[in-house]
Amino acid sequence: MEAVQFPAAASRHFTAAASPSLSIAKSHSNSKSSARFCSSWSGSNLSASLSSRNLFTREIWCWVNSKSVTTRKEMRGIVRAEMFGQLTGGLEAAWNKLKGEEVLTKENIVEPMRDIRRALLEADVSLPVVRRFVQAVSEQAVGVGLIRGVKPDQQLVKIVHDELVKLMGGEVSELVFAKSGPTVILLAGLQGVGKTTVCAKLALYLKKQGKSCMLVAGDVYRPAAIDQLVILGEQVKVPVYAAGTDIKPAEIAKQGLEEAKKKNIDVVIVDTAGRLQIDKGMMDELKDVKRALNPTEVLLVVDAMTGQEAAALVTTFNVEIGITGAILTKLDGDSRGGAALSVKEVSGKPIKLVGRGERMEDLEPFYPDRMAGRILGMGDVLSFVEKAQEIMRQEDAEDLQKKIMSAKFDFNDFLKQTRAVAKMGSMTRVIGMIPGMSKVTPAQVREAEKNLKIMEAMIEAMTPEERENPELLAESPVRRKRIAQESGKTEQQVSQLVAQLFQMRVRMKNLMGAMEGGSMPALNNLEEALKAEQKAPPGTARRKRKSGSRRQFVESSSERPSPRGFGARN
Ligand SMILES: Nc1nc2c(ncn2[C@@H]2O[C@H](COP(=O)(O)OP(=O)(O)OP(=O)(O)O)[C@@H](O)[C@H]2O)c(=O)[nH]1
Repeated sequence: MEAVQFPAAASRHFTAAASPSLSIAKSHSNSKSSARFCSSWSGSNLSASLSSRNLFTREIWCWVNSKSVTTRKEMRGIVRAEMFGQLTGGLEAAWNKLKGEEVLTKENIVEPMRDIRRALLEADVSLPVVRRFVQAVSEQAVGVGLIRGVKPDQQLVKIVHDELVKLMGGEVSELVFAKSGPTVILLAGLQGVGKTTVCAKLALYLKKQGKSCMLVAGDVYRPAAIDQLVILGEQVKVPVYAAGTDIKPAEIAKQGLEEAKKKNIDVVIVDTAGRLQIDKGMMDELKDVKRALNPTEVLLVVDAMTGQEAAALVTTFNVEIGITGAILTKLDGDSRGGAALSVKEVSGKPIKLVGRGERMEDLEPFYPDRMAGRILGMGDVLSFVEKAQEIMRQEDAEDLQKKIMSAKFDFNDFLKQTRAVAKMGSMTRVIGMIPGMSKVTPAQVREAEKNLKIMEAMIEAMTPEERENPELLAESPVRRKRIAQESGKTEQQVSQLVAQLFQMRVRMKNLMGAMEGGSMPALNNLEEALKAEQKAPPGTARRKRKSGSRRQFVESSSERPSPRGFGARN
Protein backbone atom coordinates (compact mmCIF):
# COMPACT_ATOMS: atom_id res chain seq x y z
CA MET A 1 0.00 0.00 0.00
CA GLU A 2 1.26 3.42 -0.83
CA ALA A 3 0.81 6.28 1.55
CA VAL A 4 -0.14 9.39 -0.32
CA GLN A 5 2.68 11.87 -0.23
CA PHE A 6 2.90 15.61 0.18
CA PRO A 7 5.80 17.97 -0.31
CA ALA A 8 8.40 17.91 2.42
CA ALA A 9 7.44 21.34 3.69
CA ALA A 10 3.82 20.40 3.85
CA SER A 11 4.24 16.93 5.30
CA ARG A 12 5.90 18.36 8.41
CA HIS A 13 2.45 19.39 9.44
CA PHE A 14 1.07 15.90 9.29
CA THR A 15 1.53 13.25 11.83
CA ALA A 16 -0.45 10.13 12.29
CA ALA A 17 -1.56 11.40 15.64
CA ALA A 18 -2.64 14.76 14.31
CA SER A 19 -4.63 13.41 11.42
CA PRO A 20 -5.02 9.68 11.60
CA SER A 21 -8.17 9.64 9.61
CA LEU A 22 -6.44 11.45 6.79
CA SER A 23 -4.12 8.63 5.93
CA ILE A 24 -5.00 7.93 2.36
CA ALA A 25 -3.92 4.71 0.85
CA LYS A 26 -3.80 3.80 -2.75
CA SER A 27 -3.66 0.19 -3.75
CA HIS A 28 -0.31 -0.70 -5.19
CA SER A 29 -1.84 -3.04 -7.67
CA ASN A 30 -4.06 -0.27 -8.91
CA SER A 31 -1.20 2.08 -9.49
CA LYS A 32 0.64 -0.73 -11.18
CA SER A 33 -2.18 -1.52 -13.48
CA SER A 34 -2.68 2.06 -14.45
CA ALA A 35 1.03 2.41 -15.09
CA ARG A 36 0.94 -0.71 -17.20
CA PHE A 37 -2.04 0.54 -19.09
CA CYS A 38 -0.46 3.93 -19.51
CA SER A 39 2.72 2.40 -20.81
CA SER A 40 0.79 1.31 -23.84
CA TRP A 41 0.67 4.94 -24.77
CA SER A 42 3.34 5.67 -27.28
CA GLY A 43 4.40 9.21 -28.02
CA SER A 44 5.63 10.63 -31.28
CA ASN A 45 7.60 13.60 -32.50
CA LEU A 46 4.73 15.95 -32.10
CA SER A 47 4.66 19.58 -31.16
CA ALA A 48 5.02 20.79 -27.61
CA SER A 49 1.36 21.54 -27.47
CA LEU A 50 0.47 18.00 -28.36
CA SER A 51 3.00 16.49 -26.03
CA SER A 52 1.85 18.42 -23.03
CA ARG A 53 -1.81 18.07 -23.88
CA ASN A 54 -1.49 14.42 -24.69
CA LEU A 55 0.46 13.86 -21.53
CA PHE A 56 -2.09 15.77 -19.57
CA THR A 57 -5.04 13.82 -20.93
CA ARG A 58 -3.30 10.55 -20.34
CA GLU A 59 -2.41 11.56 -16.80
CA ILE A 60 -5.92 12.68 -16.06
CA TRP A 61 -7.16 9.41 -17.38
CA CYS A 62 -4.81 7.40 -15.20
CA TRP A 63 -5.54 9.59 -12.26
CA VAL A 64 -9.30 9.52 -12.33
CA ASN A 65 -9.28 5.85 -13.14
CA SER A 66 -6.79 4.54 -10.67
CA LYS A 67 -9.53 2.27 -9.41
CA SER A 68 -11.03 1.06 -12.63
CA VAL A 69 -8.20 0.97 -15.15
CA THR A 70 -7.33 -2.52 -16.23
CA THR A 71 -4.17 -4.01 -17.67
CA ARG A 72 -3.49 -3.84 -21.35
CA LYS A 73 -4.09 -7.56 -21.66
CA GLU A 74 -7.44 -7.21 -20.02
CA MET A 75 -8.14 -4.30 -22.32
CA ARG A 76 -7.75 -6.53 -25.34
CA GLY A 77 -10.53 -8.76 -24.12
CA ILE A 78 -12.93 -5.94 -23.54
CA VAL A 79 -15.83 -5.79 -25.96
CA ARG A 80 -14.84 -3.37 -28.63
CA ALA A 81 -17.72 -0.98 -28.78
CA GLU A 82 -15.72 1.94 -30.07
CA MET A 83 -15.31 2.95 -33.68
CA PHE A 84 -14.03 0.06 -35.81
CA GLY A 85 -13.21 -1.85 -32.63
CA GLN A 86 -14.50 -5.14 -33.95
CA LEU A 87 -12.46 -4.89 -37.14
CA THR A 88 -9.35 -3.88 -35.23
CA GLY A 89 -9.72 -6.93 -33.03
CA GLY A 90 -10.20 -9.23 -36.03
CA LEU A 91 -7.06 -7.92 -37.73
CA GLU A 92 -5.02 -8.32 -34.58
CA ALA A 93 -5.57 -12.05 -34.85
CA ALA A 94 -3.82 -11.97 -38.23
CA TRP A 95 -0.70 -10.25 -36.92
CA ASN A 96 -0.53 -12.60 -33.98
CA LYS A 97 -0.32 -15.62 -36.28
CA LEU A 98 2.99 -14.28 -37.60
CA LYS A 99 4.70 -13.92 -34.25
CA GLY A 100 7.96 -15.86 -34.26
CA GLU A 101 8.19 -16.06 -38.08
CA GLU A 102 11.38 -14.89 -39.76
CA VAL A 103 10.02 -13.88 -43.13
CA LEU A 104 6.68 -13.68 -44.96
CA THR A 105 6.12 -16.69 -47.19
CA LYS A 106 3.33 -18.01 -49.36
CA GLU A 107 2.70 -20.66 -46.72
CA ASN A 108 2.78 -18.65 -43.53
CA ILE A 109 0.49 -15.88 -44.79
CA VAL A 110 -2.35 -18.29 -45.58
CA GLU A 111 -3.73 -18.24 -42.04
CA PRO A 112 -3.31 -14.49 -41.46
CA MET A 113 -4.92 -13.76 -44.83
CA ARG A 114 -7.86 -15.92 -43.84
CA ASP A 115 -8.18 -13.85 -40.65
CA ILE A 116 -8.05 -10.63 -42.63
CA ARG A 117 -10.70 -11.88 -45.03
CA ARG A 118 -12.90 -12.95 -42.14
CA ALA A 119 -12.40 -9.65 -40.32
CA LEU A 120 -13.38 -7.65 -43.39
CA LEU A 121 -16.46 -9.75 -44.09
CA GLU A 122 -17.52 -9.47 -40.47
CA ALA A 123 -17.01 -5.73 -40.81
CA ASP A 124 -19.65 -5.86 -43.57
CA VAL A 125 -17.31 -4.94 -46.40
CA SER A 126 -18.76 -6.13 -49.69
CA LEU A 127 -17.45 -9.45 -50.97
CA PRO A 128 -15.89 -8.27 -54.27
CA VAL A 129 -14.05 -5.55 -52.33
CA VAL A 130 -12.77 -8.11 -49.82
CA ARG A 131 -11.58 -10.40 -52.61
CA ARG A 132 -9.66 -7.64 -54.36
CA PHE A 133 -8.20 -6.44 -51.11
CA VAL A 134 -7.01 -9.85 -49.97
CA GLN A 135 -5.47 -10.54 -53.35
CA ALA A 136 -3.60 -7.25 -53.42
CA VAL A 137 -2.26 -7.74 -49.89
CA SER A 138 -1.24 -11.38 -50.52
CA GLU A 139 0.67 -10.49 -53.67
CA GLN A 140 2.63 -7.77 -51.95
CA ALA A 141 3.24 -9.77 -48.79
CA VAL A 142 4.89 -12.65 -50.62
CA GLY A 143 7.02 -10.41 -52.78
CA VAL A 144 8.18 -8.11 -50.00
CA GLY A 145 11.26 -10.08 -48.94
CA LEU A 146 13.22 -9.64 -45.75
CA ILE A 147 13.73 -6.16 -44.37
CA ARG A 148 16.35 -5.98 -41.69
CA GLY A 149 14.94 -4.97 -38.34
CA VAL A 150 11.32 -5.29 -39.45
CA LYS A 151 9.35 -8.28 -38.27
CA PRO A 152 7.01 -10.10 -40.67
CA ASP A 153 3.92 -9.13 -38.68
CA GLN A 154 4.98 -5.48 -38.86
CA GLN A 155 5.51 -5.82 -42.59
CA LEU A 156 2.02 -7.18 -43.00
CA VAL A 157 0.55 -4.37 -40.91
CA LYS A 158 2.25 -1.85 -43.20
CA ILE A 159 0.98 -3.53 -46.36
CA VAL A 160 -2.56 -3.75 -44.98
CA HIS A 161 -2.37 -0.12 -43.87
CA ASP A 162 -1.37 1.10 -47.33
CA GLU A 163 -4.03 -1.01 -49.02
CA LEU A 164 -6.69 0.27 -46.61
CA VAL A 165 -5.70 3.84 -47.44
CA LYS A 166 -6.00 3.06 -51.17
CA LEU A 167 -9.32 1.34 -50.64
CA MET A 168 -10.74 4.41 -48.94
CA GLY A 169 -9.67 6.71 -51.74
CA GLY A 170 -6.07 7.59 -50.83
CA GLU A 171 -6.25 11.34 -50.53
CA VAL A 172 -8.66 13.54 -48.60
CA SER A 173 -11.43 14.63 -50.93
CA GLU A 174 -11.96 18.31 -50.25
CA LEU A 175 -15.23 20.15 -50.69
CA VAL A 176 -15.37 22.15 -53.91
CA PHE A 177 -16.40 25.81 -53.80
CA ALA A 178 -17.93 27.88 -56.61
CA LYS A 179 -15.56 30.35 -58.26
CA SER A 180 -18.18 33.08 -58.11
CA GLY A 181 -21.50 33.52 -56.35
CA PRO A 182 -22.68 31.30 -53.57
CA THR A 183 -21.52 27.70 -53.42
CA VAL A 184 -24.59 25.48 -53.27
CA ILE A 185 -24.39 22.20 -51.38
CA LEU A 186 -27.39 19.93 -51.86
CA LEU A 187 -27.83 17.22 -49.25
CA ALA A 188 -29.79 14.07 -49.99
CA GLY A 189 -30.36 10.85 -48.07
CA LEU A 190 -32.84 8.43 -46.59
CA GLN A 191 -34.87 9.21 -43.50
CA GLY A 192 -33.12 9.37 -40.17
CA VAL A 193 -29.57 9.17 -41.46
CA GLY A 194 -28.69 12.51 -39.94
CA LYS A 195 -29.24 14.85 -42.90
CA THR A 196 -30.81 17.74 -41.02
CA THR A 197 -28.18 17.51 -38.33
CA VAL A 198 -25.46 17.45 -40.99
CA CYS A 199 -26.83 20.70 -42.51
CA ALA A 200 -26.14 22.55 -39.27
CA LYS A 201 -22.88 20.73 -38.57
CA LEU A 202 -21.64 21.56 -42.04
CA ALA A 203 -22.59 25.22 -41.62
CA LEU A 204 -20.63 25.37 -38.37
CA TYR A 205 -17.68 23.59 -39.97
CA LEU A 206 -17.62 26.09 -42.86
CA LYS A 207 -18.18 29.05 -40.56
CA LYS A 208 -14.99 28.07 -38.74
CA GLN A 209 -13.25 28.38 -42.11
CA GLY A 210 -14.52 31.94 -42.39
CA LYS A 211 -17.42 31.31 -44.77
CA SER A 212 -20.88 32.74 -44.27
CA CYS A 213 -23.62 30.16 -44.63
CA MET A 214 -27.36 29.87 -45.03
CA LEU A 215 -29.53 26.80 -44.56
CA VAL A 216 -32.56 26.12 -46.76
CA ALA A 217 -35.38 23.97 -45.38
CA GLY A 218 -36.41 21.83 -48.34
CA ASP A 219 -38.04 18.95 -46.47
CA VAL A 220 -41.69 19.87 -47.05
CA TYR A 221 -43.15 16.53 -45.95
CA ARG A 222 -42.16 16.67 -42.33
CA PRO A 223 -42.99 20.06 -40.74
CA ALA A 224 -40.94 18.99 -37.73
CA ALA A 225 -37.88 18.83 -40.00
CA ILE A 226 -38.27 22.55 -40.76
CA ASP A 227 -38.57 23.35 -37.04
CA GLN A 228 -35.55 21.14 -36.34
CA LEU A 229 -33.49 22.98 -38.96
CA VAL A 230 -34.55 26.38 -37.58
CA ILE A 231 -33.54 25.33 -34.05
CA LEU A 232 -30.21 23.92 -35.22
CA GLY A 233 -29.60 27.05 -37.31
CA GLU A 234 -30.08 29.17 -34.19
CA GLN A 235 -27.73 26.90 -32.31
CA VAL A 236 -24.90 27.39 -34.80
CA LYS A 237 -25.93 31.02 -35.48
CA VAL A 238 -26.64 30.57 -39.18
CA PRO A 239 -29.75 31.97 -40.95
CA VAL A 240 -32.35 29.46 -42.14
CA TYR A 241 -34.56 30.06 -45.15
CA ALA A 242 -37.93 28.33 -44.69
CA ALA A 243 -41.08 28.81 -46.79
CA GLY A 244 -43.45 26.32 -45.20
CA THR A 245 -44.71 23.08 -46.64
CA ASP A 246 -47.11 24.27 -49.33
CA ILE A 247 -44.65 24.91 -52.11
CA LYS A 248 -42.42 22.60 -54.09
CA PRO A 249 -38.92 21.94 -52.78
CA ALA A 250 -37.38 23.13 -56.07
CA GLU A 251 -39.18 26.46 -55.66
CA ILE A 252 -38.08 26.84 -52.03
CA ALA A 253 -34.52 26.05 -53.09
CA LYS A 254 -34.61 28.73 -55.82
CA GLN A 255 -36.03 31.34 -53.43
CA GLY A 256 -33.45 30.40 -50.80
CA LEU A 257 -30.65 30.81 -53.31
CA GLU A 258 -31.95 34.26 -54.38
CA GLU A 259 -32.10 35.31 -50.75
CA ALA A 260 -28.54 34.10 -50.20
CA LYS A 261 -27.29 36.05 -53.22
CA LYS A 262 -28.92 39.21 -51.88
CA LYS A 263 -27.19 38.70 -48.57
CA ASN A 264 -23.84 37.85 -50.13
CA ILE A 265 -23.77 34.46 -48.46
CA ASP A 266 -20.81 32.25 -49.37
CA VAL A 267 -22.39 28.82 -48.98
CA VAL A 268 -26.01 27.70 -49.23
CA ILE A 269 -26.77 24.29 -47.74
CA VAL A 270 -30.06 22.74 -48.85
CA ASP A 271 -31.82 20.12 -46.76
CA THR A 272 -34.15 17.77 -48.63
CA ALA A 273 -36.77 15.25 -47.66
CA GLY A 274 -35.76 11.71 -46.84
CA ARG A 275 -37.77 8.58 -47.50
CA LEU A 276 -37.73 5.22 -45.77
CA GLN A 277 -36.34 3.76 -48.95
CA ILE A 278 -35.46 4.83 -52.45
CA ASP A 279 -38.53 5.64 -54.51
CA LYS A 280 -39.18 7.29 -57.83
CA GLY A 281 -40.97 10.27 -56.25
CA MET A 282 -37.93 11.15 -54.15
CA MET A 283 -35.51 10.77 -57.05
CA ASP A 284 -37.65 12.94 -59.36
CA GLU A 285 -37.94 15.61 -56.72
CA LEU A 286 -34.21 15.61 -56.11
CA LYS A 287 -33.59 15.90 -59.84
CA ASP A 288 -35.92 18.95 -59.91
CA VAL A 289 -34.11 20.59 -57.01
CA LYS A 290 -30.75 19.85 -58.58
CA ARG A 291 -31.87 21.36 -61.90
CA ALA A 292 -33.17 24.47 -60.12
CA LEU A 293 -29.97 25.04 -58.16
CA ASN A 294 -27.12 23.77 -60.30
CA PRO A 295 -25.27 22.89 -57.09
CA THR A 296 -21.50 22.73 -56.74
CA GLU A 297 -21.75 19.72 -54.46
CA VAL A 298 -24.45 17.07 -54.23
CA LEU A 299 -23.68 15.00 -51.17
CA LEU A 300 -25.46 11.85 -50.13
CA VAL A 301 -25.71 11.46 -46.38
CA VAL A 302 -25.43 7.82 -45.36
CA ASP A 303 -25.45 6.08 -42.00
CA ALA A 304 -22.17 4.28 -41.30
CA MET A 305 -23.95 1.65 -39.31
CA THR A 306 -25.71 0.34 -42.43
CA GLY A 307 -22.40 -1.09 -43.64
CA GLN A 308 -22.13 -2.10 -47.30
CA GLU A 309 -25.73 -1.01 -47.86
CA ALA A 310 -24.44 2.55 -47.54
CA ALA A 311 -22.06 1.87 -50.43
CA ALA A 312 -24.90 0.47 -52.54
CA LEU A 313 -26.99 3.57 -51.82
CA VAL A 314 -24.20 5.89 -52.90
CA THR A 315 -23.98 3.94 -56.18
CA THR A 316 -27.75 4.15 -56.79
CA PHE A 317 -28.00 7.86 -56.02
CA ASN A 318 -25.02 8.53 -58.22
CA VAL A 319 -26.55 6.67 -61.14
CA GLU A 320 -29.94 8.30 -60.62
CA ILE A 321 -29.16 11.91 -59.89
CA GLY A 322 -25.40 12.28 -60.12
CA ILE A 323 -23.65 13.07 -56.85
CA THR A 324 -20.23 14.44 -55.99
CA GLY A 325 -19.59 12.48 -52.82
CA ALA A 326 -20.91 11.14 -49.54
CA ILE A 327 -21.08 12.16 -45.92
CA LEU A 328 -20.85 9.24 -43.52
CA THR A 329 -22.71 9.85 -40.26
CA LYS A 330 -22.75 7.99 -36.94
CA LEU A 331 -19.21 6.74 -37.36
CA ASP A 332 -18.87 7.03 -33.60
CA GLY A 333 -21.22 4.11 -33.13
CA ASP A 334 -19.79 2.00 -35.94
CA SER A 335 -17.71 -0.84 -34.58
CA ARG A 336 -17.53 -2.60 -37.94
CA GLY A 337 -16.32 -0.13 -40.57
CA GLY A 338 -17.92 -1.73 -43.63
CA ALA A 339 -19.34 1.53 -45.00
CA ALA A 340 -16.13 3.51 -44.61
CA LEU A 341 -14.22 0.77 -46.39
CA SER A 342 -16.70 0.07 -49.18
CA VAL A 343 -18.16 3.40 -50.34
CA LYS A 344 -15.31 4.59 -52.57
CA GLU A 345 -14.44 1.20 -54.01
CA VAL A 346 -18.06 0.25 -54.75
CA SER A 347 -19.46 3.57 -55.97
CA GLY A 348 -16.39 5.40 -57.22
CA LYS A 349 -17.53 8.42 -55.18
CA PRO A 350 -15.46 9.66 -52.25
CA ILE A 351 -16.54 10.10 -48.66
CA LYS A 352 -15.90 13.80 -48.09
CA LEU A 353 -16.93 14.24 -44.48
CA VAL A 354 -17.77 12.10 -41.48
CA GLY A 355 -20.08 12.64 -38.53
CA ARG A 356 -18.63 11.34 -35.30
CA GLY A 357 -21.14 12.32 -32.67
CA GLU A 358 -24.31 14.22 -32.00
CA ARG A 359 -22.70 17.55 -31.15
CA MET A 360 -22.58 20.28 -33.75
CA GLU A 361 -18.77 20.17 -33.72
CA ASP A 362 -18.69 16.48 -34.57
CA LEU A 363 -18.19 16.72 -38.32
CA GLU A 364 -14.78 16.45 -39.92
CA PRO A 365 -13.07 15.62 -43.20
CA PHE A 366 -12.61 11.98 -44.05
CA TYR A 367 -8.90 11.17 -43.91
CA PRO A 368 -8.29 7.71 -45.42
CA ASP A 369 -4.82 7.40 -43.88
CA ARG A 370 -5.99 8.31 -40.41
CA MET A 371 -8.93 5.94 -40.73
CA ALA A 372 -6.54 3.18 -41.70
CA GLY A 373 -4.44 4.07 -38.66
CA ARG A 374 -7.47 3.83 -36.44
CA ILE A 375 -8.59 0.53 -37.91
CA LEU A 376 -5.18 -0.90 -37.19
CA GLY A 377 -5.40 0.39 -33.64
CA MET A 378 -2.73 3.06 -34.01
CA GLY A 379 -4.82 5.91 -32.73
CA ASP A 380 -5.78 8.97 -34.67
CA VAL A 381 -2.77 11.05 -33.74
CA LEU A 382 -3.12 13.66 -36.44
CA SER A 383 -6.77 14.37 -35.69
CA PHE A 384 -5.71 14.80 -32.11
CA VAL A 385 -2.96 17.26 -33.02
CA GLU A 386 -5.36 19.29 -35.09
CA LYS A 387 -8.00 19.40 -32.39
CA ALA A 388 -5.42 20.17 -29.72
CA GLN A 389 -3.96 22.98 -31.78
CA GLU A 390 -7.38 24.40 -32.47
CA ILE A 391 -8.11 24.61 -28.77
CA MET A 392 -4.75 25.38 -27.29
CA ARG A 393 -2.82 28.47 -28.23
CA GLN A 394 0.93 28.01 -28.62
CA GLU A 395 1.72 30.32 -25.68
CA ASP A 396 -0.60 28.30 -23.45
CA ALA A 397 1.12 25.13 -24.57
CA GLU A 398 4.54 26.55 -23.75
CA ASP A 399 3.28 27.83 -20.43
CA LEU A 400 1.92 24.46 -19.52
CA GLN A 401 5.10 22.74 -20.54
CA LYS A 402 7.19 25.10 -18.40
CA LYS A 403 4.93 24.48 -15.42
CA ILE A 404 5.16 20.75 -15.89
CA MET A 405 8.93 20.84 -16.18
CA SER A 406 9.32 22.91 -13.02
CA ALA A 407 6.71 20.81 -11.19
CA LYS A 408 4.61 23.93 -10.58
CA PHE A 409 1.49 22.55 -12.14
CA ASP A 410 -1.39 23.74 -9.93
CA PHE A 411 -5.14 23.41 -9.61
CA ASN A 412 -5.74 26.37 -11.94
CA ASP A 413 -3.80 24.55 -14.63
CA PHE A 414 -5.69 21.42 -13.85
CA LEU A 415 -9.07 23.12 -14.34
CA LYS A 416 -7.93 24.95 -17.47
CA GLN A 417 -6.62 21.77 -19.04
CA THR A 418 -9.57 19.57 -18.19
CA ARG A 419 -11.88 22.18 -19.65
CA ALA A 420 -9.79 22.45 -22.79
CA VAL A 421 -9.82 18.68 -23.12
CA ALA A 422 -13.58 18.74 -22.67
CA LYS A 423 -13.82 21.26 -25.52
CA MET A 424 -12.10 18.81 -27.82
CA GLY A 425 -15.09 16.55 -27.67
CA SER A 426 -16.44 13.90 -25.44
CA MET A 427 -13.89 12.10 -23.26
CA THR A 428 -14.54 8.96 -25.33
CA ARG A 429 -13.27 10.62 -28.44
CA VAL A 430 -10.35 12.39 -26.86
CA ILE A 431 -9.19 9.22 -25.14
CA GLY A 432 -9.74 7.22 -28.32
CA MET A 433 -7.49 9.52 -30.28
CA ILE A 434 -4.48 8.97 -28.05
CA PRO A 435 -2.42 6.11 -29.40
CA GLY A 436 -2.70 3.01 -27.29
CA MET A 437 -5.71 4.31 -25.44
CA SER A 438 -8.36 3.47 -27.99
CA LYS A 439 -9.53 0.35 -26.25
CA VAL A 440 -11.18 2.00 -23.33
CA THR A 441 -14.72 0.93 -22.59
CA PRO A 442 -17.57 3.44 -22.59
CA ALA A 443 -18.23 2.47 -18.97
CA GLN A 444 -14.69 3.48 -18.02
CA VAL A 445 -15.09 6.77 -19.84
CA ARG A 446 -18.34 7.47 -18.03
CA GLU A 447 -16.63 6.71 -14.73
CA ALA A 448 -13.78 9.07 -15.64
CA GLU A 449 -16.19 11.84 -16.54
CA LYS A 450 -18.00 11.37 -13.25
CA ASN A 451 -14.75 11.50 -11.29
CA LEU A 452 -13.68 14.62 -13.14
CA LYS A 453 -16.91 16.34 -12.12
CA ILE A 454 -16.23 15.47 -8.47
CA MET A 455 -12.71 16.89 -8.77
CA GLU A 456 -14.01 20.05 -10.43
CA ALA A 457 -16.51 20.61 -7.62
CA MET A 458 -13.73 20.44 -5.04
CA ILE A 459 -11.41 22.72 -7.03
CA GLU A 460 -14.19 25.25 -7.46
CA ALA A 461 -14.55 25.40 -3.69
CA MET A 462 -10.89 26.42 -3.32
CA THR A 463 -9.80 30.04 -3.05
CA PRO A 464 -7.64 31.38 -5.92
CA GLU A 465 -4.70 31.30 -3.50
CA GLU A 466 -5.28 27.64 -2.65
CA ARG A 467 -5.57 26.73 -6.29
CA GLU A 468 -2.27 28.36 -7.00
CA ASN A 469 -0.53 26.95 -3.90
CA PRO A 470 -1.72 23.43 -3.23
CA GLU A 471 0.84 23.38 -0.42
CA LEU A 472 -1.59 25.52 1.59
CA LEU A 473 -4.07 22.70 1.45
CA ALA A 474 -1.53 20.05 2.21
CA GLU A 475 -0.57 21.97 5.34
CA SER A 476 -4.02 22.79 6.63
CA PRO A 477 -6.69 20.28 7.67
CA VAL A 478 -8.94 23.27 8.36
CA ARG A 479 -8.79 24.38 4.74
CA ARG A 480 -9.44 20.88 3.52
CA LYS A 481 -12.39 20.56 5.86
CA ARG A 482 -13.85 23.81 4.54
CA ILE A 483 -13.48 22.66 0.94
CA ALA A 484 -15.12 19.34 1.78
CA GLN A 485 -18.06 21.15 3.34
CA GLU A 486 -18.42 23.66 0.50
CA SER A 487 -18.20 21.07 -2.25
CA GLY A 488 -20.31 18.47 -0.51
CA LYS A 489 -17.51 15.90 -0.63
CA THR A 490 -15.69 14.11 2.15
CA GLU A 491 -12.48 15.35 3.74
CA GLN A 492 -10.82 12.20 2.55
CA GLN A 493 -11.75 12.98 -1.04
CA VAL A 494 -10.26 16.46 -0.70
CA SER A 495 -7.06 15.10 0.84
CA GLN A 496 -6.79 12.54 -1.90
CA LEU A 497 -7.21 15.18 -4.58
CA VAL A 498 -4.44 17.31 -3.07
CA ALA A 499 -2.13 14.35 -2.70
CA GLN A 500 -2.78 13.26 -6.25
CA LEU A 501 -1.83 16.67 -7.58
CA PHE A 502 1.61 16.31 -6.04
CA GLN A 503 2.01 12.83 -7.43
CA MET A 504 0.89 14.01 -10.82
CA ARG A 505 3.39 16.88 -10.76
CA VAL A 506 6.27 14.50 -10.32
CA ARG A 507 5.02 11.93 -12.79
CA MET A 508 4.25 14.46 -15.49
CA LYS A 509 7.61 16.09 -15.04
CA ASN A 510 9.38 12.76 -15.38
CA LEU A 511 7.40 11.76 -18.41
CA MET A 512 7.71 15.13 -20.09
CA GLY A 513 11.45 14.93 -19.47
CA ALA A 514 11.53 11.54 -21.10
CA MET A 515 9.59 12.81 -24.09
CA GLU A 516 11.88 15.74 -24.66
CA GLY A 517 15.05 15.39 -26.61
CA GLY A 518 13.95 14.02 -29.92
CA SER A 519 11.40 11.97 -31.65
CA MET A 520 11.89 8.23 -31.72
CA PRO A 521 14.55 7.96 -29.01
CA ALA A 522 12.16 9.84 -26.77
CA LEU A 523 9.72 7.05 -27.26
CA ASN A 524 12.10 4.56 -25.75
CA ASN A 525 12.83 6.93 -22.89
CA LEU A 526 9.17 7.29 -22.26
CA GLU A 527 8.63 3.56 -22.26
CA GLU A 528 11.59 3.19 -19.92
CA ALA A 529 10.30 5.88 -17.60
CA LEU A 530 6.93 4.21 -17.48
CA LYS A 531 8.44 0.78 -16.97
CA ALA A 532 10.65 2.06 -14.14
CA GLU A 533 7.67 3.61 -12.49
CA GLN A 534 5.75 0.43 -12.91
CA LYS A 535 8.51 -1.78 -11.49
CA ALA A 536 9.42 0.29 -8.50
CA PRO A 537 7.07 0.15 -5.56
CA PRO A 538 5.63 3.65 -5.35
CA GLY A 539 7.96 6.03 -3.65
CA THR A 540 11.06 3.81 -3.76
CA ALA A 541 12.54 5.33 -6.89
CA ARG A 542 12.23 8.72 -5.37
CA ARG A 543 13.70 7.54 -2.10
CA LYS A 544 16.74 6.14 -3.85
CA ARG A 545 17.26 9.34 -5.76
CA LYS A 546 17.00 11.31 -2.58
CA SER A 547 19.67 9.35 -0.77
CA GLY A 548 21.88 9.63 -3.85
CA SER A 549 21.61 13.36 -4.00
CA ARG A 550 20.80 15.01 -0.74
CA ARG A 551 21.69 18.48 -1.94
CA GLN A 552 19.47 18.24 -4.95
CA PHE A 553 16.59 17.15 -2.76
CA VAL A 554 17.01 20.08 -0.42
CA GLU A 555 17.03 22.48 -3.36
CA SER A 556 13.85 21.16 -4.80
CA SER A 557 12.11 20.01 -1.68
CA SER A 558 9.25 22.35 -2.18
CA GLU A 559 8.58 20.84 -5.56
CA ARG A 560 8.62 17.14 -4.88
CA PRO A 561 6.69 14.83 -2.66
CA SER A 562 8.11 13.95 0.68
CA PRO A 563 9.63 10.54 1.17
CA ARG A 564 7.34 10.33 4.14
CA GLY A 565 3.81 9.34 3.46
CA PHE A 566 0.95 11.59 4.23
CA GLY A 567 -0.21 10.54 7.61
CA ALA A 568 2.88 8.42 8.22
CA ARG A 569 4.54 8.49 11.61
CA ASN A 570 7.44 10.87 11.91
N1 LIG B 1 -24.17 9.33 -32.73
C1 LIG B 1 -24.45 10.08 -33.78
N2 LIG B 1 -25.72 10.49 -33.98
C2 LIG B 1 -25.98 11.26 -35.05
C3 LIG B 1 -24.96 11.64 -35.96
N3 LIG B 1 -25.54 12.40 -36.92
C4 LIG B 1 -26.86 12.48 -36.62
N4 LIG B 1 -27.13 11.79 -35.50
C5 LIG B 1 -28.44 11.60 -34.84
O1 LIG B 1 -29.32 10.90 -35.73
C6 LIG B 1 -30.66 11.27 -35.50
C7 LIG B 1 -31.36 11.60 -36.82
O2 LIG B 1 -30.81 12.79 -37.33
P1 LIG B 1 -31.62 13.78 -38.30
O3 LIG B 1 -30.71 14.88 -38.67
O4 LIG B 1 -32.95 14.15 -37.72
O5 LIG B 1 -31.87 12.83 -39.54
P2 LIG B 1 -32.53 13.17 -40.95
O6 LIG B 1 -31.78 12.39 -41.95
O7 LIG B 1 -32.64 14.62 -41.15
O8 LIG B 1 -33.95 12.55 -40.77
P3 LIG B 1 -35.27 12.89 -41.62
O9 LIG B 1 -35.52 14.35 -41.45
O10 LIG B 1 -36.31 12.04 -40.94
O11 LIG B 1 -35.00 12.52 -43.01
C8 LIG B 1 -30.60 12.45 -34.54
O12 LIG B 1 -30.91 11.98 -33.25
C9 LIG B 1 -29.15 12.90 -34.60
O13 LIG B 1 -28.72 13.49 -33.38
C10 LIG B 1 -23.60 11.19 -35.71
O14 LIG B 1 -22.65 11.44 -36.45
N5 LIG B 1 -23.41 10.41 -34.61
